[in-house]
Amino acid sequence: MPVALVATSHSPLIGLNDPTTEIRDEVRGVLDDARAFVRDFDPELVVMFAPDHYNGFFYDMMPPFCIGASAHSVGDYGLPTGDLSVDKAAAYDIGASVLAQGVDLAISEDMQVDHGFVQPLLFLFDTLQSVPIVPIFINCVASPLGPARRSMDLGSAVGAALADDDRRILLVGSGGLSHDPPVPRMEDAAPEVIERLLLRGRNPSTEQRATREEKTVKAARAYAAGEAGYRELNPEWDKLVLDALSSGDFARIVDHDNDWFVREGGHSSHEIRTWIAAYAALSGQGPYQVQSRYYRPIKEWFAGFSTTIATPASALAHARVSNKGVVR
Ligand SMILES: O=C(O)CCc1cccc(O)c1O
Ligand SMILES: [Fe+2]
Repeated sequence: MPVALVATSHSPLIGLNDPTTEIRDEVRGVLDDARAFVRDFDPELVVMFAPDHYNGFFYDMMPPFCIGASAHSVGDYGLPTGDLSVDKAAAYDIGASVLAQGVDLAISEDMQVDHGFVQPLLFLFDTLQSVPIVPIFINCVASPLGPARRSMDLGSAVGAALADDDRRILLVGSGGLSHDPPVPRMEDAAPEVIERLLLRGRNPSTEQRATREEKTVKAARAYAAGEAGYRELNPEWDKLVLDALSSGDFARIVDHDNDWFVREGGHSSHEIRTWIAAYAALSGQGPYQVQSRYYRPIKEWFAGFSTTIATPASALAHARVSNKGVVR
């Protein structure tokens, strides 16, 4: 199948707590280039791996992996609400194939998704409904988490499930490299946070949502201003991860235990599982090459921010010609 990959950080602080105009424009340029690449590739299906931040998945029943056969954006951080154009048949086919290959995943006919899915979708397309999509949730925040290697297994199985599909398929991974924004944790959350947010946080009032999001924006301002009590981003670790994924050397990342990720990249660095899955799905189609790679630590966005584009190595010569300027 014709396949391509875009893996990108997300941050709901984009537009709410921006860095300098220069950096903002630099990232806008990178995302515009990714959008142009996707327009040229003209995908017939997007398979997106993304996390959730207690907007769609809660401890009433927290699956490690879940494929959406139908999905709705909750509209956090001012993003649009509404249904995604989920390819239901593809979701069931991929789900069945992944299960048959021995990787367990849940299926949802009413998946609620947040900025984790919606931001990359809108980085690359005009609306929530611009392209048929199969959303695949990977739990990256709610402990306990399985080993990172399991996300690679999920991605490989999804790749194998897609191998006989002759549509042009865009694989997307969504999430940060090193970052540790204030996402609540069951282990140390106050009782009312556990009840209202972690356990039964669905359909918060407008006011509840606003309060929570204002807190994140405030924290990001404090972080960027250098206030104590936050973890630094880790560009060295981010480089290691980007190098490993670029060279297909998954073992350099996935054989580490979960504490390594937290120690090196902060709690939310587990979001890199979405990239691992997407790159594993790509690697199942043969050798690949990263043709564009952007990275900058951006404290205003609470993120080691990166966007990469990869294609099968065989497609590279053509892609280089048709996407001048993308290679950085
Ligand atoms: O709203 C939240 O719970 C966290 C928001 C958030 C901030 C920075 C980077 C992220 O990846 C992210 O998800
Ligand atoms: Fe996130």
